[in-house]
Amino acid sequence: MTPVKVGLLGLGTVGSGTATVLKRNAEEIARRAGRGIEIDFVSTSKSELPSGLGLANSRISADPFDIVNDPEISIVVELYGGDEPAKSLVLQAIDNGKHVVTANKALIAKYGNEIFAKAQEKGVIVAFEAAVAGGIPIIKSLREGLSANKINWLAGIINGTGNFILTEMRDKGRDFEDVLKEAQALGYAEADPTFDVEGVDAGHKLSILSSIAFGIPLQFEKTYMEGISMISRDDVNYAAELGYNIKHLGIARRTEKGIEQRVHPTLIPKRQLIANVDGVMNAVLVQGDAVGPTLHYGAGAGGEPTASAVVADIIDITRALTSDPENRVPHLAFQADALSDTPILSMDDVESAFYLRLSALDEAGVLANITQILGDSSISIEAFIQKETKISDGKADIILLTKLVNEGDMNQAISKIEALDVVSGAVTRIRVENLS
Ligand SMILES: NC(=O)C1=CN([C@@H]2O[C@H](COP(=O)(O)OP(=O)(O)OC[C@H]3O[C@@H](n4cnc5c(N)ncnc54)[C@H](O)[C@@H]3O)[C@@H](O)[C@H]2O)C=CC1
Ligand SMILES: N[C@@H](CC=O)C(=O)O
Ligand code: NA
Repeated sequence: MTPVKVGLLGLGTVGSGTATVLKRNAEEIARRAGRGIEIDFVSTSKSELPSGLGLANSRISADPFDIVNDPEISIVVELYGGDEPAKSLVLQAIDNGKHVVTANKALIAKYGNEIFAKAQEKGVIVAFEAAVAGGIPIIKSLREGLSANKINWLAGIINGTGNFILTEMRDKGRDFEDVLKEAQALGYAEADPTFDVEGVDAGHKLSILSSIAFGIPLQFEKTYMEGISMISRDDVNYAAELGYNIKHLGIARRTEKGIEQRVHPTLIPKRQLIANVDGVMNAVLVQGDAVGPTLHYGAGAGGEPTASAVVADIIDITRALTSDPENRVPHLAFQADALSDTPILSMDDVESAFYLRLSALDEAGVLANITQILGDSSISIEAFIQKETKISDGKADIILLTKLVNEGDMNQAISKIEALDVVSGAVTRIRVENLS
C-alpha cells in the first residue's frame, strides 16, 4: 500500500520532534498503522529543510495554503500555534476533506466547537491529543478507556512550564524569571510565555478536558484562571511547614448546581501522589464513578514527548481512513447532538478551603479582630501559624488555613481583614484541595 501523505505546518520544537519520531520509528509505526506514513510537504520560509529529520524528499512551500490545498495530502498536521493563520488553515484543510492533527490547545479551546462541527459535516477527523498534557494520552483515556464512567471530577497539573518553575523555585531557590528563561530555551514555553505563567494555557487545556469529561460544548471563556506569578517563596515554605505542596491545578468538577471549571495555584497535602509531580512532568487525576481514582502521569511539554501524541494521532487517523465516519469516536467523546447545557459555575458558587497569609502589626487584639471577622462569616479555622515579628517594621506574618468556605463569603471576609488598620497590604489567598 502507498504511504499516507502528511503535510506539516511548523517545524519548531514539536514539528521537529514529530519528524524525528516518524523517521526513527518508521518501521514499527508502519506495522502498527498498516502502511507507511510520509511527511510529503512542509511549510517553511527557508530554501531547504534541516538535515537529519528524514525530510530529504519532502516538498516545501513558503505558503501554507499550498499544503492544505494539495490534493496529494491526506493529513494536515498543524504545529504553528496561535489563532491565525492556524484557524483558517485548519478550516480550509477540513473543507478540502483532509484530516487534521493539531497540538494547538488555544485553537481547540476557542474555536473547537466550530472546527468539530465542520469536521463532522465533512466526515473528517480533527485529532488533538498533543493539545492537553503533552505526551500523556489523557484525551484517549477519557474518550475511550474511561467511557463507561460518569466522571465526577478531574484535577491536573497541566502546564509543564509552570510546574518546572515552581519546582525549581522550591528545590533550588532559583528566581522565577531565571527558570522561565530556561523553560523557554528547553522549548517548553508558549510563544507568549505569559500564557504559561498566568494560567491561560492551563485554562485552554482544562476547558478541553472538561468538555470531554462531562459532554458539554467547549467554554474556554467561562474558565476561571489564576497563574503562578503571585506565588512567593514564603508561601511555598509556609505551605511546606503545614504539610502541603503548592501546585498549579486545573480542576473540573460536576456539582448539583453546575460545573466548576477553574485553574489556580492550590495547596495539596504532601502525602498525595499528585503533590509530588515535579519539573516538566504533568499528571491528571480523574475520578470516575466505576473505576474510582485514576492518575495519568508523563511529560507535559518538550519536542519528542509531545510528538509522541502527535504521531499517535496520525497513526489513529491512518487506521481510521477506511472506517465509516458515523462510527468513529466523537471529537468531544459524546455524540455531537448529545452534548448537555449544564452551566459552568461562577467562582462565587465554588467551595474550597483557603490558605491565607497576611502581614500585621504585632499588637494585642489583632488576632481577635481577624478571627471575629472570619467567625461572623461562619468561616472556621483549621490551622494557624504566627511567625516571629520582624524588627525592621514590627510586623509578623500570620498564616491561616480555613475549613471549606464559599468563595464569595471568603472574598468578603478578606476585604474586611484588609481594611483593618493593623493589617498591611493585601491578604494572599490560595485555595486548598484534598482531592478526594
Ligand atoms: N513545545 C511544547 O512542549 C508543546 C507545544 N504545544 C503546542 O504545539 C504548537 C507548536 O509549538 P512549538 O513547536 O513549541 O512552537 P515553535 O515556536 O517551536 O514552532 C512553531 C513553528 O511554526 C512556525 N510558524 C508559526 N506561525 C507561522 C506562520 N504564520 N507562518 C510560517 N511559520 C509559522 C514558526 O516559525 C516555528 O518554526 C503550539 O500550538 C503549542 O502550544 C503543545 C504541547 C507541548
Ligand atoms: N507551554 C506548554 C506546552 C505544552 O502544552 C506547557 O508548558 O505545558
Ligand atoms: Na496528551
